[in-house]
Amino acid sequence: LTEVLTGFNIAKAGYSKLMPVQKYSIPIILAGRDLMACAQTGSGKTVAFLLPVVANMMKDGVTGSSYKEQQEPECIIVAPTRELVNQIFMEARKFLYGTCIRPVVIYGGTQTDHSIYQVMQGCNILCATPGRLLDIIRREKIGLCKVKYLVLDEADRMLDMGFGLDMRKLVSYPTMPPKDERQTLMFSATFPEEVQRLASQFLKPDYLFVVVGHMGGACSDVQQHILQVAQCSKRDKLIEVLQSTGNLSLLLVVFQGRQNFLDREQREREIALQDFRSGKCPVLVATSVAARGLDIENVQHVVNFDLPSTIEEYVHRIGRTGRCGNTGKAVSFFDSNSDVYKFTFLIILEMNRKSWLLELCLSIKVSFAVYIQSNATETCLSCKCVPYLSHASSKCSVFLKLILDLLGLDSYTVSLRAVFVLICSVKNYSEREDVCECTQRI
Ligand SMILES: Nc1ncnc2c1ncn2[C@@H]1O[C@H](COP(=O)(O)OP(=O)(O)OP(=O)(O)O)[C@@H](O)[C@H]1O
Repeated sequence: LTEVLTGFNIAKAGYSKLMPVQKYSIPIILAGRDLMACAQTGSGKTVAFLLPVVANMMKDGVTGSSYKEQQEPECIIVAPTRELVNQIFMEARKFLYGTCIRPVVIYGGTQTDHSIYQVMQGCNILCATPGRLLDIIRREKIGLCKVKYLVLDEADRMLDMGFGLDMRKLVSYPTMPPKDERQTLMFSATFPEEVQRLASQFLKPDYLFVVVGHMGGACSDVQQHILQVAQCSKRDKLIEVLQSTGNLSLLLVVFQGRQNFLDREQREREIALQDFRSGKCPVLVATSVAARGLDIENVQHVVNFDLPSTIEEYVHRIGRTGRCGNTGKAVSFFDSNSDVYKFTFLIILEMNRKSWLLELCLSIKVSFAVYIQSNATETCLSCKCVPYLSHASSKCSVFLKLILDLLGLDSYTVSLRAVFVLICSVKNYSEREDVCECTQRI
């Protein structure tokens, strides 16, 4: 490892020691094993795959590639967004400085001719978004027969419905070496179980799965807050948050909709990101898609203007801050009218992962059921929920506290109604969802 560390411009990149995910992944990759690695956002996963791949290529005596109509790279790295592949490419360039290995980046939204020109100049490591990659392969500018390393960054996103089909196409190209003849590496901060099952189809049967820290968990260096804000007041609240942010920090606002950063022309996207990185424009508005993987120094705040729809999305969004040992703050706006089910959904998703929590929830449900039965005569005529609400209230707060602890939330302003709906939505208890206005009295 020392040899690897000194040999590849590590010091120039400013890295004096390995981060945990790097410490565990690098020897596995150097040993030629397939790998699925899960570590929290901002923990240095890019270096964890770049460094050993480059080291192996050097050890194998890779020859620098020169101008050719069709290039045959030894390594292909795919990631979901243009900004992210570019970021990986820039990191690769740092390590490759002074070596004969030539990295190239290609992505949609730019002239295809420009990508072809870049590729034809020589290409050992290709960083690409899936659409542009398949396009260039179809045009026979990239041959796959020499691919020894296939890396999927943000692998859970690369295998989900959006990109999964493209990934299948890529690995089933007749010229693509089969999985036992290439090394496949997958990295992400989140790996839902269904994606883990899918991923194993791409990896050799003896692949290793490295999990650093709490599997799929939010970054522990991010202080998380949930603020109850009515939809109509979100704008004012955002201004308040902006005003409370120091001059030197950058703030990322994440929306659920589509009108944002992503709808701009590629050139405008690059300028917006550059202005944000440099601090010229200290606020960037983006969607979850754009927020994944971006590594920008000094982002101290993330505001979830709208709640995300999945725990994974939440983890990636807030992971734009608190990177690489720094601390950060994430504020999520929660509208108790429109977001109540979404929040419940998020918590239930998390519960499904933690069977003990589900059991706890079910036991609370049982105690509710017993209580209702023994107090049947006292039930409210309209919705039958009033008599046990005060009892429910204390259970709810204990329960809410547990869930928030589990999610790592330090402080919160969450409507108890959300929790009540949550408890009512647990299997076999859905009939209590009609809690109506009585819940206001909790
Ligand atoms: N060994 C190291 N020492 C110091 N800094 C490092 C080291 N390795 C990586 N970094 C820095 O840590 C930051 C985060 O790294 P990176 O973007 O790879 O995180 P990540 O785990 O891929 O995050 P995400 O899951 O959000 O994509 C980068 O700025 C990178 O330059």
